[in-house]
Amino acid sequence: ITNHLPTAELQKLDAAHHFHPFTDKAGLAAKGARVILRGEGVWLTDSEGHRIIDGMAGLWCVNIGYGRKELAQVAARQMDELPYYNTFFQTTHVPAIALAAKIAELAPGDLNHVFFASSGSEANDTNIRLVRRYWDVKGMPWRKTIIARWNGYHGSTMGGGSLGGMKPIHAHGGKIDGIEHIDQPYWWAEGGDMSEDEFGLARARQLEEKILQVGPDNVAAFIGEPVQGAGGVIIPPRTYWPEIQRICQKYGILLIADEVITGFGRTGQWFGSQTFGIKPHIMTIAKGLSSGYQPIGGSIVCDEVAEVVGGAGEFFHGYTYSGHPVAAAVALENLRIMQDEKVVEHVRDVAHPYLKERWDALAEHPLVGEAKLVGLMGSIALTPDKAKRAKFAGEEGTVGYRCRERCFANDLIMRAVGDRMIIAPPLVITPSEIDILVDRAKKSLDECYAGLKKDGLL
Ligand SMILES: Cc1ncc(COP(=O)(O)O)c(CNc2cccc(C(=O)O)c2)c1O
Repeated sequence: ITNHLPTAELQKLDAAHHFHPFTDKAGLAAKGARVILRGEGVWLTDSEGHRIIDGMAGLWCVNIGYGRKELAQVAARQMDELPYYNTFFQTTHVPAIALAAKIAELAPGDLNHVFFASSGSEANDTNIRLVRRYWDVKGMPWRKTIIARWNGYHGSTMGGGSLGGMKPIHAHGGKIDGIEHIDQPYWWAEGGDMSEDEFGLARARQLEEKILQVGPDNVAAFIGEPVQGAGGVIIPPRTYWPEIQRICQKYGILLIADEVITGFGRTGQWFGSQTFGIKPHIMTIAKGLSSGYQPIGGSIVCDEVAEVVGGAGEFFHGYTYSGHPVAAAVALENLRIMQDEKVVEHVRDVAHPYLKERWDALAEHPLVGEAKLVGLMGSIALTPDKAKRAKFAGEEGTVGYRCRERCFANDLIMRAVGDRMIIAPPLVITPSEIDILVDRAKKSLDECYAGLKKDGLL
């Protein structure tokens, strides 16, 4: 039933049997899901023949763009050779070895050891186990608390979902013990009359307050995204990360940088930690690791943590598909393409500078309060009053939803997070494709604005 049934039939079957993630099931069933058939570069085609420019690279992940046949060929060859074997019982296989070595080569500093998973959530669950085991071995088994940020996102497993600071996720199934949250460095909405620099320090210093409240001897680690992605592309003030780093070093707590979105070129360097001057003990990776062509994630672990945990007998953790040979082979080919075609340099030297000029110009739009971009992840804050950085009357997210609907109508995919619009296109996007993306975004903003005016909401 792949591409041959008519859309309505596919939608009916989907509504009858498919439980979608993060979706209002009944609402979608009534409306019918958009059936995506194929992708090419930055373009998607749906079952109604619409050609859509994918401003979100799938879910922040299709860094090299759709339709790269080399990855399919590598997958087929690996499937023929060794479709699966595990790395549990003192066995390994070439794809897992080669990918771990390649990641160690690309990762900064002494981040030389990779624990594989099939997703970012699973990798963050690994991280919870790793840091708690590290302190056990160091003779401080009480050091279990991990501090994270409200409105951070670290996945949807019980561990990853608890590390995340999104209350609706905690409300659906609960939160595990030993996780604490501090406020996010979101100056535009929460900075009041502080300067960005002051605000960055103030929010970072909440970490020290929380450490003292929990008791320094009880804190295992701090986890944060260099730039919060699913939280709305919240780019922290430049004073934030150096202060977080200083506080982590002062209390000797481990620092985990969650690079699931910011990793593999998204911010104009291989890793977001390099863009923000963060020296983490552990990095969470997924998404751009394989450009989403195969489900794979992992934790890149520094020498010290790897030696402590690795030198203390069996580490009782792992997954059937940790380092899956097909996923690993495809990820390796993805990274080869990124290196050979200088994709990260393209982001830094061509796509980011070109997009930045046009993205910044959106801040002139009457609906836009702030337009920010780092590498190829950007956000605009929608507001009824720029000077006051005001929220809209009525339920938060209503305007964001209306704007996202206009984007879809204009065959552009942009994500709405609350009343912020965000983009994270494939890293291979060209200047002419950027023009199309921004033109469609501007048209959607104009239509959204006109609609709000007509409905007396502005
Ligand atoms: C920083 C970060 N950490 C962990 C995860 C979890 O990865 P998995 O989904 O592979 O378990 C993510 C995932 N980020 C993510 C996933 C799904 C949707 C959206 C959105 O912004 O709509 C964002 C993420 O952005």
